[in-house]
Order: sequence, then structure tokens, then C-alpha cells
Amino acid sequence: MRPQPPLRPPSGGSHRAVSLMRLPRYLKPYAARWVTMLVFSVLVVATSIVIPLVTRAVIDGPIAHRDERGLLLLGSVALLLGVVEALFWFIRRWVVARATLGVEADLRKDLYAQMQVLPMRFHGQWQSGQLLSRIMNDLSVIRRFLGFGLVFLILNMLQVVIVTGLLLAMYWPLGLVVLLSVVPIVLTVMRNEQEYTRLSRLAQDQTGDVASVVEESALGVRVIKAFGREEYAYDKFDDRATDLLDTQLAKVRLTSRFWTLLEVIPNVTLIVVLGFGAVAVGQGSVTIGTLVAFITMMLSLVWPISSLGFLLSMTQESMTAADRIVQVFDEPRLVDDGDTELVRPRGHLRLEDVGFRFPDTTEDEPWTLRHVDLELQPGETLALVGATGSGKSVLTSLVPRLYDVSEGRITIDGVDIRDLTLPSLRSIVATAFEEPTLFSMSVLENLTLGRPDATRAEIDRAIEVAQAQFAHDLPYGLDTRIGEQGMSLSGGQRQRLSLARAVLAEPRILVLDDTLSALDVHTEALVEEALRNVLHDVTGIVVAHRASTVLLADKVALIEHGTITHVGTHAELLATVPTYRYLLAADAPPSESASPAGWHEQDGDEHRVVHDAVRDTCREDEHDACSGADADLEELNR
Ligand SMILES: Nc1ncnc2c1ncn2[C@@H]1O[C@H](COP(=O)(O)OP(=O)(O)OP(=O)(O)O)[C@@H](O)[C@H]1O
Repeated sequence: MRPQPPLRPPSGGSHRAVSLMRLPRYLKPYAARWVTMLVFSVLVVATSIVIPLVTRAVIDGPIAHRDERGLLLLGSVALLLGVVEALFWFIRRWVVARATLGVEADLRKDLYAQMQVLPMRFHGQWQSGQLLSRIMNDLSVIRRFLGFGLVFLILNMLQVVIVTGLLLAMYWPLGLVVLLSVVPIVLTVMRNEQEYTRLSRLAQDQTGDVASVVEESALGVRVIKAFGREEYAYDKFDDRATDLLDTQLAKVRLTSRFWTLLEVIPNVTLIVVLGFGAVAVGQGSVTIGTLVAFITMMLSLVWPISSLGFLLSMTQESMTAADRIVQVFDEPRLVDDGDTELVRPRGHLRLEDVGFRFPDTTEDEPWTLRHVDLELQPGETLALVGATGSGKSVLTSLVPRLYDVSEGRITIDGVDIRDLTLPSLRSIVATAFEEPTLFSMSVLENLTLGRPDATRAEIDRAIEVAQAQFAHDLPYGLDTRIGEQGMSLSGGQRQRLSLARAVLAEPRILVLDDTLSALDVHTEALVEEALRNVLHDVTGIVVAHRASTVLLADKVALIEHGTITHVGTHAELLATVPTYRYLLAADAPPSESASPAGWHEQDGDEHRVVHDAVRDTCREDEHDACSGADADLEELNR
């Protein structure tokens, strides 16, 4: 048996740093702000280095020589430097906030746009919670890194190098002590890097899992309540949340070991420097002012060194986040635009030897569709009838290129649909799905999704066709906001709005994927009556499970195991194809070698059912074929 694919997409793994390097192009629009921020950050570091040097000058100068004027002057300079440093800090933060938030927003918009164009295959494989956590959490991680982590990583390393250099220059033996103290830190960072990366990737993926569970249970809350499985749902959530907690704790354990070292080393170094410094002052090798300046500078290294731990953690996390985001950006779009636009499409649709298999199926798995040949003249309507899972929805989704054919081709007015631009194709083809998705916006916005410029009269007509007049009676009429997934509406109401949306798009080819299944027979009859007018003008494919829906069509295609086996009028198929009768007329299941002969083996009651169905569903213009079927039945009954 084929191994189950993992619940979450595989990690990008080894190219994390490269992934992060690809994001700085988002910094470009804010280049002036980044440069200003960097200049002020360097100025902050410079002032913080100058202040101890001024202190040394104060101690070794005015204080040693009891020069009050000099003390006042240099003291004022030191004070001024302190104020200036604070001011520089403020400017840096102020400038960077807009830039980082801007980068985050731009990335988020691009990521969302990418999700919209990615093929159905991608959305079938990825849990929506994983996408949610990428678009929310991972982008925030990157923003924090760009606005804070990256800047301080650079500045702190710069400060460590400059200050250590200055310390070596002031008094090299003590400078050497400081330099040596950095070595264990670097070694520890290198040793923990891999494990921290693994844990941070795991935690980010698990955050996606938690989001997926929350999202699924929010959407499926009715099912959970109906089956009384709140506890089961809670346990599933609890498992995921506990996994995340364990990983986060493992991360904390690792970092706390690491950070403790980073806290201890500067303090130990300080004690050593103080001891050796005091001896050096005693021996006259350095002045007191130099020692004070040395220690002040050294203390200024405590934050840059101790912060290295979490700055590096942040870097790891943002590399992982960038990797997870780049993974979405790098997904192949599969469906590529052509560049042809059909100016006046007539809606002549042909499927030529079309075959389709889902991209992740293996060679030995059967094709979902194979050798499908169909032709619909402009204005013609085809009813597609087939057993559950026979491939009806997949076939209809090939026409607007929700999936691409694996072999053969589909043409509209003789042009391969892959040569059309996607906007052109999707303005020609509109689909109303069996499960109507409505968005949490107003009824009007939902209706005009496919045609934002529709006039009020056109909207009213589409509503009438779909028998969706109830929308006018909603509390705020068409401006009423409907809940997530249209939850505040009934299934039939949602289907009718979805149908109105497809009708309003005024397509040349209208695909109705079992769109009327949730309607009561009376509403269905009204919708069908109105649809008859719409379908008169457009090419239509109607997936149908009921004879009444089939009657909307000019001809019927029977699909069995992914292949069109019969095409004809409803009456013809009813009279000659047992499988068709079985599907539409509650007939007994046809035998393996389904043929009209198989039909003769059925008992009298079933004959009557078929007889009634034939009579009920035959239209006047098909009278000849129907009477043929009737004659057959009467012959059998005798
Ligand atoms: N995303 C998918 N990945 C893999 N296989 C799929 C996917 N969607 C559908 N299938 C398979 O393709 C086959 C045809 O499915 P399809 O949805 O077209 O059936 P259908 O005839 O529309 O059924 P129904 O009448 O129940 O809606 C089924 O075997 C189904 O399991």
C-alpha cells in the first residue's frame, strides 16, 4: 500500500540561510529609512564608546588635578553625550518601526497573492492552519528579526570588535582577558545551533498544526456538537497543544543552559579584570582613569555579549520562518497563463481524448478520467450523469482550469484553453459548485464576486433566476453581511446565492456542479424553469442526479469510472442503458455485462418503476424514443 502523505508539508531544510537572504528585496522600498536607522544605530554605539573615554579624561584630568572648571566642562560634555545617545535611540526606533511593519505587510500581501494563484493541488495538500501560521506567526517572527534582531546582531558584534580593540589598545593584558572570554561563547553557539534550529522548526510547524485543529473544529462545530464529540475534539486539540508545549519547553531548556553561560562569562571576566586591573594600577602600569574607562567599556560589552544568545535564537527562528515562507513562494504554479484572449467567445466547447490523474498519484493507480471526448455546440446544454465518484466534479473542474488535463486537450472555439489568459478563460466559464462557498461579506459582494460592475437590474435578474429573492428580505437586504461560510443561511439558500453568482457572471459556458441538490422539489422546479432561459443562451454543463435536472439539457452524457460511455438524449439513454436507468430511475443495479438484455431479467415491480420514470421524465419532443421504451415495457409486462 502507498504510504500516507504527511499531514504537514515537508520542511525546506538545508537552505534556510538562503531563504532569509531572499527576503531583503522587501527592504528596498524602505531603503532610506533603513539607512537612517543604521546611521543612528552606529551613532548610538559611537556615543556609548565615547562616554567612557570622556570619563577617563575627567578622572585623569580635572579630578586628578582638582580643576573645577575643567570638571564642569567635561562633566557637561559627558552629560550631553548621554542625552544625545538617548535621542539617537528614540530616532532609531521611530524610523525602523514604519519600515519593518511595512516589510511585514508587503510580504503578507505577496504571500496571500501567491496562495490565490497556487493550483488546487497545492490547496489539497496543505492544511489551511499551516498557511495561517505562516501568514501570521512566521511573518511576525521575520519582522521582529529585521527590526530588532538583525540590527542588534550587527551592532553588537561591531561593538564587541571595536571595544575589544580599544581595550587591547588601552592595556593589552586585560584586553586579552576580555578577548579570551568570547571564545567559549562562540563554541557554545556553534554546538547548540543545530539542535535549536530543529526545535524551532518543529515548534513553528506544530503552531501550524494547532491552528489547523482550531480552524477545523470552528468550521465543523456543528458536526462535533451533533455527535456529542466535544471531548474527543478537545483531546485532539490537547494532544497537539501539548506537543507544542513540549517542544517550546525543550527550546527553553536549551536556551537557558546557553544563556546562563552568557550571563556568567561577562561577570567572571569582570572580576578577573578588576583584580588584574587593581594590581596594574598599583604597579603604575595604568592610570585609575584608564581602569575606570576600561571597566566601564567592559561593562558596556555585557549586553552585546549576553544578548548574543537570544539574538542568535532569533536569527535561527527567522531563518526557519523565512524557509517556511519561501516554501510557499517556491511552489510551482503548474497552471500557467497563455496569452490569447477570445474577444467574442461563442462557447463552442470540445474535450478531445482528455485524461486526468492527480499529480501525486502513482503509475499503478487508475486514471481519474481517461479518453473523454465531448463536444458542445454554442448554446447547447449537456447533463453529466454518473455514479458517486465517477469523475463528474473533476471533469467540470478541468474546464475553468482548476486542474489541468494530464493528456488530450480542451478547446473553446477551437483554442486550447491553456493558450488563453486565465482572466479571459474564467470570464468565459463560470461554475456554481455543489458545496457553495460564501464569504463573510455582504450578500451583494458575494453575488458580484465574478462581476463587480454588474448593474442593479442584472443583479435582480440573477437573483430571480436562482430563486434567491429571500436575499431581499434579509435584515439589511443585499447589504446584509453573512457569516463565515454563509453559516447563517440554509444550505438551499447558499446554493441559490452561489447559483445567482454564477449566472450574474454572464459566462459563455456555465457549469452547474449539482447545484440544485439542496433545494426542495418546488423551489427546484422554479429554479429549473428560470434556468431554462439562462441555459438557452449559454453553453451549459449540468451535473445531475435527478431526472428533473437532466431535462434542462439538450443531451446527456453518462460517465462511468472516469470515461464517457454513452451520449444521447435522456429518453434514448433511459431506454437503452440499464446503468443510466439505475442511476436516475431507482432501477435495480445493472449486472456486470449491463445491456438491454439485463433489463429483461427484472421483476414486474421494477418494470413499473422504470415505466413511471420513463413516462414522468420524457419530454414531448422526445416522444418517439419514449414510446419505444414504453413499448418495450409493455412487451415485458405481458
Ligand atoms: N483532490 C483529490 N485528490 C485525489 N483524488 C481525488 C481528489 N478529488 C477527487 N478525487 C477522486 O477522483 C474521483 C472522482 O471524484 P469526483 O469528485 O469527480 O466524483 P463525482 O463523480 O463528482 O462524485 P459525487 O457525485 O459524489 O460528487 C474519486 O475517486 C475521488 O476519490
